Amino acid sequence: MGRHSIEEAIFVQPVDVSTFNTSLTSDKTATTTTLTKSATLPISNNVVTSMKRSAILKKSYTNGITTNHNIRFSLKAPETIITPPTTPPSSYFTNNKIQLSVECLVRARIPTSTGEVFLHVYRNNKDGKEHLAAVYGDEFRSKGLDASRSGESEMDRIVRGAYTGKLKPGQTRSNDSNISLVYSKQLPPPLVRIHSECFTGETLKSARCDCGEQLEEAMRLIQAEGRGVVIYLRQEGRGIGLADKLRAYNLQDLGHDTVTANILLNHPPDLRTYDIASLILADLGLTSIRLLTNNPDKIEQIENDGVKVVERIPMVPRAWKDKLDSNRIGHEMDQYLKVKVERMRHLLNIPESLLP
Ligand SMILES: Nc1nc2c(ncn2[C@@H]2O[C@H](COP(=O)(O)OP(=O)(O)OP(=O)(O)O)[C@@H](O)[C@H]2O)c(=O)[nH]1
Repeated sequence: MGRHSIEEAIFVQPVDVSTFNTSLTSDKTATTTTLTKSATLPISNNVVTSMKRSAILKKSYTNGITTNHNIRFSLKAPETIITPPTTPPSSYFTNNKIQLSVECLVRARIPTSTGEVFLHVYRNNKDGKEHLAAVYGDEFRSKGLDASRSGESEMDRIVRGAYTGKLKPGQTRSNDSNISLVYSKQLPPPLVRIHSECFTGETLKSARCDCGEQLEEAMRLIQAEGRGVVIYLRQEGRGIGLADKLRAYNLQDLGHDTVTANILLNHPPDLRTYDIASLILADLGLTSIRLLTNNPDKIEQIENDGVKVVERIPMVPRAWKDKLDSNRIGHEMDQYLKVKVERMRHLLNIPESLLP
């Protein structure tokens, strides 16, 4: 099947997500943490129709990822605004019912320039990717990792990181009997960053986006508080993958903005979901958090999953904190950030000098 046209994508209506019931389940003995989403009736005809349309759209997005890209785009003038379709929730594509689960495989101590963290690797039953949690402080532990498993040895527990304190050469016991899962009620909800992978921004230090500095700033702020978590989701390119993100960059070099470039590649502007992040938070015992973000979609999605966001801490780009250097006008990152505010609802004040 070929791609659907951009025009077809534009007419897809938003689906009514208010009909979803969501519940997070995790207990001390289970090694996996699950999230069940189910649609409840009645669903209006309109919603059903839009679900069908969304299913078609989803199919076309999937094709966009897997089919070859020897496709001729009929490029519209760069200044043409194309209305973004709404990202359909993933649960619509599995007979309205999925039970997503995550499992922490291992944790290990990593000394970094912003302090020591325990890096946790998670697997899940949705996408086969290794999503990560960098945990600062001793307070947050993976319930699944700590739970005892039948037939395991002390060394099994040590090797997967189910020990307390720090490892020392020659250590042979995991000291698991001392593991305390008590969450101190005195302390405020911790700082959390839910970050999406960006190879270009984080590793190459690309100036097309602010992803690299956001990750660094989040780690700095959490380290300064001494406790908190960075969840690192493998959702490169807002979920479209690195290859298509680079195709989008080529379209952006022709004058299209980041939203239109995605649509021209037959993707929604943002394909990401945060249900895996919600489950990782639950596994770490975090039900209430202070979230570092400008993205309202992120907050809405995890709150729908049952995570309480008691405070949003904005991530103001370094270059936008002070009066803008006039040399920066027209800078690629400024344009990228401006479009996120104007077309993706990001909660940031655009500097006056960048306004028309
Ligand atoms: N498709 C696409 N993805 C991009 C582009 N620039 C950065 N990204 C990806 O966008 C993701 C980061 O999204 P952002 O919108 O910067 O930030 P956010 O996570 O939505 O919001 P914040 O919490 O406020 O940082 C990463 O996965 C990047 O790889 C681009 O031009 N096109």
